[in-house]
Amino acid sequence: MAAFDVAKLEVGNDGQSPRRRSVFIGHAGERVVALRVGLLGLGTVGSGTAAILLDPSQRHPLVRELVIARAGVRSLEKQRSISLPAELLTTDLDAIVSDPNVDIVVEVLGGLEPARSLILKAIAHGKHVVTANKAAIARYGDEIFAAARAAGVYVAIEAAVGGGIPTIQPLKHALSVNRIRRVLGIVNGTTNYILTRMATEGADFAEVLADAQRLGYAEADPTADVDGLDAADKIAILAAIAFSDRVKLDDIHCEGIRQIGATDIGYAERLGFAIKLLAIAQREAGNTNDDALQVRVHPTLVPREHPLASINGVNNAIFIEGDPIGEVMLFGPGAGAGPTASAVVADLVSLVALMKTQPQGTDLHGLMSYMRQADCRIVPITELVTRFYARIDCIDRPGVIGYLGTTFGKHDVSLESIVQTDRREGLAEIVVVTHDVREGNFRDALAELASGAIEQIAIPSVLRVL
Ligand SMILES: NC(=O)C1=CN([C@@H]2O[C@H](COP(=O)(O)OP(=O)(O)OC[C@H]3O[C@@H](n4cnc5c(N)ncnc54)[C@H](OP(=O)(O)O)[C@@H]3O)[C@@H](O)[C@H]2O)C=CC1
Ligand SMILES: N[C@@H](CC=O)C(=O)O
Ligand code: NA
Repeated sequence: MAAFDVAKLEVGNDGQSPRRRSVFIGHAGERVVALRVGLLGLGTVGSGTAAILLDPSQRHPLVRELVIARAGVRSLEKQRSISLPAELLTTDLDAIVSDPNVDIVVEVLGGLEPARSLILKAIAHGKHVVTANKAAIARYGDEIFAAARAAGVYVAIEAAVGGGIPTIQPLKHALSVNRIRRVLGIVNGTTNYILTRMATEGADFAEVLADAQRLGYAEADPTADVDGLDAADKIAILAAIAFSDRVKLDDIHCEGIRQIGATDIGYAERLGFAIKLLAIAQREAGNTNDDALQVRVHPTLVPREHPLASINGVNNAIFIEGDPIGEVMLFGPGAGAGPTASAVVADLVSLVALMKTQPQGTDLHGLMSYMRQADCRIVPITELVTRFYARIDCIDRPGVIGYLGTTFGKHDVSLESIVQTDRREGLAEIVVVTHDVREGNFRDALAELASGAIEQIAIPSVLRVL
């Protein structure tokens, strides 16, 4: 049921700027002050957003004050899960961002272009923007937020990280007085869904990925999910907010989940771990240079007793360690139409509330806007100190475990456990878990082992341990 019969709207202006408030005539003839939303995209998230806006009953009263003025799509013929009056749909996205009858633009197109240019154009036309586009924000956030500051408008991004889970606002507001030490989490729903089903059902990677696409979790190009790039975009955004630093995407060490198979999932389970794709941003321990951060994305063995080990399916969780608060975990659905739309509309409602109370021309609200940030130094992955798991195949003969131990020891790598778990076709499969070691040393040890100088050794799998 639509909040307003858009075709009969008597669109007016109550004397203030058109982007401040417009007066509509509701179904019962009542005079309703409302803001007009221009939707860019009516796919998974756009349709979910429209569904909430068209059905405001029992939600926050401010949802009633938002009307869909236009919706931009690629194809006018496509069947959609929601029905909007045909005259609202257009393929001319430029016309939406420059339309004086649009107050707020919601960008849910995805991709870098034309999303970036349309966001900037909307800002230049004095419109607030809500976006779920972490790829664009992680790359062009500086440019976009600078333009928004100059134009005196907001760009709100709650949907960009953690789907429906409130992540951006808690970090910007409720947790912001803490000195943050570490933000780590599961921030990609598609890969968590895949890993969960591989672990619980022994499901096939390609088959589960196809399900994630069908359910609307995956990006248009799912390599962004599978190769960890989507998680890298999200941790860049979270780190920028948590540490008030600008994080260069290219400096983030990023590994995806393609190499994870049933063998490693099985060993991890036997050793008491779950394998999760973690995104981690952390202040360098003991580093006197305040700017130094570790920011990385990789599959990780998470001890079964850690709260992140039990986050399954499309759910995401962001675990934050701060002083003085201690540990906080934000948990919930990280992708999908409804959850992501919940975050988009929450941003819209915050904007309505601000626009109703904040006189035009006053400074932007500090909790909804973004300040200019300094670049931070990202510590090279070789400097990381962590535990490792490695699966090693070698000729099964006496002394081979001693050789492995000696070679690791030579590179200052101390082993927590070394077990020969299987023997196949004359080859021993040996799994080692290290104590905390410097990654560079561990890699040097692996290189020496794999060089074949003394033993025929293959190392099919190396994973970090939380
Ligand atoms: N899906 C999810 O669970 C989540 C997605 N996001 C983000 O939300 C954004 C949207 O994702 P999602 O809804 O899944 O994407 P979809 O591919 O489902 O939808 C994209 C929409 O944008 C339209 N569109 C795309 N490019 C153009 C163009 N050049 N001109 C006109 N219309 C265009 C498409 O039109 P048409 O329908 O005609 O093809 C479609 O309606 C992305 O940035 C994504 O990263 C964030 C959190 C979760
Ligand atoms: N493709 C993303 C969608 C949400 O950001 C994911 O799987 O998490
Ligand atoms: Na969110």
